[in-house]
Amino acid sequence: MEFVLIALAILVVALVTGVSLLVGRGRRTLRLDDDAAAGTTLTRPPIAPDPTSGATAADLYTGPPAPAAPAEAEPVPVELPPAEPEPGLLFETPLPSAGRLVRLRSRLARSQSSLGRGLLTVLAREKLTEDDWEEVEETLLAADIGVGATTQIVQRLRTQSLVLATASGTQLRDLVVRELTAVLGPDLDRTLHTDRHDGRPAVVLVVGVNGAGKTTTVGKIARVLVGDGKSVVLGAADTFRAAAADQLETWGERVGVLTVRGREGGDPASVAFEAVRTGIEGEVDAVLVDTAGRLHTKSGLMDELGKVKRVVEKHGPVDEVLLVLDATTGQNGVVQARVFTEAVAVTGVVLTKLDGTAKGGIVVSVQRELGIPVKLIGLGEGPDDLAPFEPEAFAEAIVGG
Ligand SMILES: Nc1nc2c(ncn2[C@@H]2O[C@H](COP(=O)(O)OP(=O)(O)OP(=O)(O)O)[C@@H](O)[C@H]2O)c(=O)[nH]1
Repeated sequence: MEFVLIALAILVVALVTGVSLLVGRGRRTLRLDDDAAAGTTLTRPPIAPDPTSGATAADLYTGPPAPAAPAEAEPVPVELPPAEPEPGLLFETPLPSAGRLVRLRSRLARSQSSLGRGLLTVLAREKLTEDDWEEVEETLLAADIGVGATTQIVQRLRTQSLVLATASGTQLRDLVVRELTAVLGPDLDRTLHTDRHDGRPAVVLVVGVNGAGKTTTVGKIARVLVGDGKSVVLGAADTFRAAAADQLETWGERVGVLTVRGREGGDPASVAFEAVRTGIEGEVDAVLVDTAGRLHTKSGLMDELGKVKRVVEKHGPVDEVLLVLDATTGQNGVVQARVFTEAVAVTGVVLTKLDGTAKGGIVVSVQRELGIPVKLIGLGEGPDDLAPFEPEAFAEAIVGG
């Protein structure tokens, strides 16, 4: 009898524990479901841009908002009803990105006149004095190239004094281009990982402080990818500013790309998770996630970013974490950047607003100080003013001629 009572007691304890575990799990699920279901909307542009390039935005329309899968649970499949194109609406078809830097070279006019022309003017003098070399050094430093690279360039030019003395205008120009290219890291791998792989889309997180040009950059990258014939889903994980999601949605709509967004103040990680899930279900090439750049505290922002990345990684590894930096903030930008690199493993830098600064040398110091390649540069506010960074073409553009 005593034995039976003990067995019964054990059974009761086991049952109570099991149920509370289930409820606990249910609550977590409910909380996440609630959060996303309350606000996540899948914004579908009306027509697919290119029905031949994998899944299109219209293919991905899910009708009413799909419940978000909690980070720990199995994803709920997204239903993909047939696309219903609305006649009369056209999407823009951006040009492919190849050769953009050459096309946009005139945007670097400010750097060209201060750095490029500054260097050529001094180096063209008949006999270079110590004062002249100092001027070369000052010109390089004023362009934010940084002390290390400046020293390297000046030393190398000095060893070629004899060549300089007899060089023609063109030879001088070529020499300066060569030396600048050398400090721009011509051998760094700048591949943007935006191709589908292992049966899933590439996932790109875009981070940076507010105002650096994050949202604009996500929109521009989406255009580059669409222009290159790829299918894309956008995730508006900057839930702190409703306007940021609206802005992103507009970028997406223009090229027929779907935007997954959440309600203002919602959980950014949940929106990012949903965006990636939608991209996986829709078999797109790439999912681009815009993140917030503003929070009450710096550590809060970094914790949030870390969380977004961890939650997204439940689907698989993140392929790119792009840090967007405003080139006009100079060395401050580098300091900011370091904080981000400590929070998330940044794989590439996007340097924006290079059209608005004479300090094009910032590319060099950013790369040297962070040890991360600049992969893209922003050269204007126009929708296609974003170019893949190519060291030689950049040096050519800065030197001019
Ligand atoms: N001239 C120039 N302006 C740019 C460039 N990239 C972005 N901008 C402008 O910079 C401003 C800020 O861009 P956003 O994309 O809103 O910046 P954000 O980092 O997303 O800012 P939050 O949404 O506030 O976090 C906008 O006016 C953009 O047009 C660029 O390469 N050149």
